[in-house]
Amino acid sequence: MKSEPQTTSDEGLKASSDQLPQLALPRNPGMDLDMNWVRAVQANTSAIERRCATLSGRRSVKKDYQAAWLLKAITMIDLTTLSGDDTEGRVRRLCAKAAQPVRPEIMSALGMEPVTTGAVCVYHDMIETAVSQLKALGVTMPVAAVSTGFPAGLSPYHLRVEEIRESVRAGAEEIDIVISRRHVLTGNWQALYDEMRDFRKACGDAHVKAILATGELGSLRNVARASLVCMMAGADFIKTSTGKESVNATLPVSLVMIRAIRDYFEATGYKVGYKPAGGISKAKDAITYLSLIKEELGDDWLDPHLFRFGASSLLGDIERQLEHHVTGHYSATYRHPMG
Ligand SMILES: O=C[C@H](O)COP(=O)(O)O
Repeated sequence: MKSEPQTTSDEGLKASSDQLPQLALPRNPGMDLDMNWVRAVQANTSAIERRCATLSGRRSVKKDYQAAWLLKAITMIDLTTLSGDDTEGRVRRLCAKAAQPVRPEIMSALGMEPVTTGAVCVYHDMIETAVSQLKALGVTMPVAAVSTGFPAGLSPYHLRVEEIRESVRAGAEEIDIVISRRHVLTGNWQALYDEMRDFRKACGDAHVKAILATGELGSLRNVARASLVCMMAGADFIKTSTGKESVNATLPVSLVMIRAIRDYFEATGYKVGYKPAGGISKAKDAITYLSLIKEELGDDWLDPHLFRFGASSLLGDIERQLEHHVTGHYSATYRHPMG
């Protein structure tokens, strides 16, 4: 296991951005619940906080390297709308933004080929609208649906499983499930494992992201153990938050989760993806997350197959920073609407 962080230079980031592999990944099949491993997992809060402090004080990536990294970040956004007042019109506009996330004149000035976001993420009722709009736009991009009684995950169990099946039938290729927090809080790891197994099975070929709702799990050790149990049960991704908890994605939680991913990979050979979500709205924060992933997991994880940001407004700030990069001026936020 790596114990020391590697240094992050601008050049290193640029080089890896140019050389990112397109991965054909074997899916994590999961494994039997190994309670000895789960019980052995600890989290040293002060060491985690010290490590995270090294990230915030670091010189940020500059100029062309920064633009390259921001474009890379865009390709890893699950562009999200999860509001009670979502409408088909808003979702269609979101899809248009996902298909063309940066205005063409900015892309031309950067000399870059067009990119798209990694996916769009919506509630079940909006899946068909998103699928048909992306198809109409001629864009191949997965639609992710939040599921299993998102965000609390407290609807009847059989309905949570059925909701997954309905969303897959409606065209979702990625399903973001929420776990039962009480299983973690009461240490009922078998129940968490069984639930995650059922959810994974109901997904079929659709990939499943396990939302841990880390702000409600009580401790970093619980976050580490829940991460591991969900991976043992076959999660394709582990995701921090619904975006609806009072505390959502943080760097300490991210460090714990990505080290769990690293341990799982070292033990099984399977690469599980990571999705920080909720409250990530600034371009500089996106770069901090990507630096953390590069240093802790390596370049393979800097790919939409293995890393996503769950974010509703991050793209607007990234586009604004890219415009500043090419024009030298900041535009008003309203010039970068999402939906
Ligand atoms: O999964 C995505 C989150 O719900 C988005 O949260 P956000 O609106 O704070 O970016």
